[in-house]
Amino acid sequence: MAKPTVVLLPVWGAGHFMPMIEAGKRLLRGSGGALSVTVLLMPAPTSEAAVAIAAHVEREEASGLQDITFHRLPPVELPNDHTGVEEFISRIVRSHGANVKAAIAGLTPCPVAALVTDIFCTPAVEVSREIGVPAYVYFPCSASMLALLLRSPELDEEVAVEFEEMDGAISIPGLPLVPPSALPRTMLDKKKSTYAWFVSTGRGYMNATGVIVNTAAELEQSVLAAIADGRCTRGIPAPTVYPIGPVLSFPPPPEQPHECTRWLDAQPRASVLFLCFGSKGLLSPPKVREIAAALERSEHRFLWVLRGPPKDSRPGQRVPTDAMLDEMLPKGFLEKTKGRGLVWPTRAPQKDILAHAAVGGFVTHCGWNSILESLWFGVPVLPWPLDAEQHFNAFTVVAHLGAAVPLEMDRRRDNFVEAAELERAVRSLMGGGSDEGRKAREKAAEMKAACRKAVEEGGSSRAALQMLTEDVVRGVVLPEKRD
Ligand SMILES: COc1cc(-c2[o+]c3cc(O)cc([O-])c3cc2O[C@@H]2O[C@H](CO)[C@H](O)[C@H](O)[C@H]2O)cc(OC)c1O
Ligand SMILES: O=c1ccn([C@@H]2O[C@H](COP(=O)(O)OP(=O)(O)O)[C@@H](O)[C@H]2O)c(=O)[nH]1
Repeated sequence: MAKPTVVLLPVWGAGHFMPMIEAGKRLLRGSGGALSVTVLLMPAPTSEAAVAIAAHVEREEASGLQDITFHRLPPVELPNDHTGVEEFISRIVRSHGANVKAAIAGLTPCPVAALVTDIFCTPAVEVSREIGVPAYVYFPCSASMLALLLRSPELDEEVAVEFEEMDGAISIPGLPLVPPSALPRTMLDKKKSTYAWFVSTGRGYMNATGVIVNTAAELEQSVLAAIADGRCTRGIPAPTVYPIGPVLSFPPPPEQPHECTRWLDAQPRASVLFLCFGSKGLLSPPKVREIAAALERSEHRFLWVLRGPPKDSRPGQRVPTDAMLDEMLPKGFLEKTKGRGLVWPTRAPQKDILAHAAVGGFVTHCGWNSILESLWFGVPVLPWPLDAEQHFNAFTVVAHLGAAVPLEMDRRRDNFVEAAELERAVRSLMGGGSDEGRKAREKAAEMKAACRKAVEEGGSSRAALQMLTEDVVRGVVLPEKRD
């Protein structure tokens, strides 16, 4: 009989697709040949994402890895009246329902052991139920974020007003009290349909067999315990959570060292501040001016990835362009900082940069992958969240993990940060003698050790992966459907 296959249905974003494929490969290796993996590829809605994914798939196919096959789903009509990225992606996934069923039916006689979907793919959990296949969610964000999602239906009932108008803070078991200002953007306007999406996603996860989370038990122990005890879900047992991370994929090194890493080679140890705002991060002209002023005044070395405005600004379709530095930066900035600073106008090899000994601090938009990558290399963080769940990630890395120096920002002014505040935080992070900077650096070093221990032989993430593999092979029975 053909090997049972695990079907992956990844979303096309870089921070979603690559880690999910990497998780699938770990599952494959962990099963010792008992399983195969089938990846269902939804056509990406932007040409940039389509190119990045095609290149990644080509690399995987060329690597000769046995037992992983890619299956391309036909295109569906894209929504054009959506109110947010969550709705955009969920509607696309819903439109693929019949394609997913047909693809799975076409896999016979190969038994389907499980369907693994992304955070945005709860409609696929319903498909799984219809065809009687165990459904797992691959959650590319933190366990803290998972706790918030699971608790959101209850929070919705507890807090009648908008969260920003409530008295006090929000209690998420296992976490310090959460100020409403740290909530994901989606939760801040209850009138919008994306808020309903958020709450119904929290509810929908209760119908999954398990949730695979890109975190390590050592990083988020208390919140993982709270989820496991049902404290985030009104005492009702939540699906089993498998913290198998950090799941980071490292592509083969380039034949020639990248210009950014060559520049870093000439800088002293831990002297460079790295600034990068993710695969979609865009900075408005006022923010660019404040950063430039802060970098100029702080006198620290820096490597700044600065991207240009997207051609299409609809939610879910924003892709940054290469920056025209002369137009975007204040006059004279490049000359004044020559020698101690490099501004890079296109995508940079972030992981190689964070791995470099010259990097001493990271100003990040707080995408969860960026936080994990920073911790993996022991680089302390200066959080400057911009969108989605990034404010909540910033809260997690400051208040819960402690590996960051907080940065004061005005969320009502499009996450504006004053140059003087950035300069203060940069000095503190990079070794200005402040206690908060020293603590963040110590914590980042601790987290580096914890992350690496977790994925070693005998580590907690290896054990979680082993448990997941066994549960998938055994074919865990679906829980009773809850509405
Ligand atoms: C896939 O393309 C995009 C994803 C997001 C996005 O939006 C989002 C909204 C929420 O209400 C809660 C979330 O958890 C969430 C997450 C999310 O995806 C990104 O996940 C990454 C982890 O892999 C990373 O943490 C990023 O920072 C998240 O943004 C948003 C988006 O555009 C704004 C996308 O195009
Ligand atoms: O110039 C860039 C910008 C981003 N990334 C990578 O893209 C991913 C971004 O994922 P994250 O979850 O941090 O944020 P998102 O881009 O999804 O908002 C991470 O692996 C980064 O290393 C990169 O390599 N170079």
